[in-house]
Amino acid sequence: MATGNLVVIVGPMYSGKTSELISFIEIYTLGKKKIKVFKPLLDNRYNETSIVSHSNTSVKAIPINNSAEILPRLDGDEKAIFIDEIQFLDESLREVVVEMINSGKDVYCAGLDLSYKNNPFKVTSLLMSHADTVIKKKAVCHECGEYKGTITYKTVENGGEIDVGGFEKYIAVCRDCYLELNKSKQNQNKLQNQGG
Ligand SMILES: Nc1ncnc2c1ncn2[C@@H]1O[C@H](COP(=O)(O)OP(=O)(O)O)[C@@H](O)[C@H]1O
Ligand SMILES: Cc1cn([C@H]2C[C@H](O)[C@@H](COP(=O)(O)O)O2)c(=O)[nH]c1=O
Repeated sequence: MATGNLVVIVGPMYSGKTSELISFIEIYTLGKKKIKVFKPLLDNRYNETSIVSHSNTSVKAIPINNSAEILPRLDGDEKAIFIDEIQFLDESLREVVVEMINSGKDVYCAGLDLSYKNNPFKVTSLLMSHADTVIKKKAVCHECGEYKGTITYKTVENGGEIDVGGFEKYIAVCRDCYLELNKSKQNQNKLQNQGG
C-alpha cells in the first residue's frame, strides 16, 4: 500500500488557513472519500464541535485534548485526516501524523507558524519538516493594507503565548508594520516607566 501525503497549511491569523483546509475537505467529500476532522478543544471561539473560518464557513470536527486522542478515534479505512489549529496540540502530534501517512492516509494540518512574539510554534515546525507540501498563506496587513501579512500582532498586553482570541486582541500585519508597532509600543512603555 502506498503511503499518504502530508500537507501543512501555515500563516498568520486571518490568512485563510481554515478556509483552505475546508476547501480540501470539500474535495474529499465530493469524491465520497471517508475522512475525519479534528480540532483542539482549547479552540472554543466559535463552536467546540466545528472548525469555523473567519468568513463563517464551517465543518463538523471531533474535539480533542491532545494528539493521543486521534488514533483511537480512527476506524482504519479513512482516506484523509484533517487537523485544524495544530499550534494548540502537543509535539507528539508529529509521531501520530507520521504513523497516519505511513499507513496510507493523506493528512492535512493547518495552524500558526509564528506566535505574536515572532517565535515558531514547535509542533508546526516539526510537521512542516515532514510535509510533502507546505502552503504558506498571507493576510492583508491591517496597518498598511498590503497583501504581505505574515505575522500576527497582539494589540492587548494580557495573556501568554497561548491565548485564544480574535479581532479583540490580534491583527495580521506585514513584517515592516510589525517592527514599527513593536517600536512604538516599546517607546510608550519607556515613557510610562519614566512617569511620562
Ligand atoms: N487581514 C485580513 N486578510 C485576509 N483576510 C481577512 C483579513 N481579516 C479578515 N479576513 C477574512 O478572514 C478570512 C480567512 O479566514 P480563515 O480561513 O479563518 O483564516 P485563518 O484560519 O488563517 O485565521 C478571509 O476570507 C477574510 O474574509
Ligand atoms: C498569534 C497567536 C494566536 N493565538 C491564538 C488566537 C486564535 O485563537 C488562534 C489562531 O486562530 P486562527 O485560526 O489562525 O485565526 O491562536 C495564540 O494562542 N497565540 C498567538 O501567539
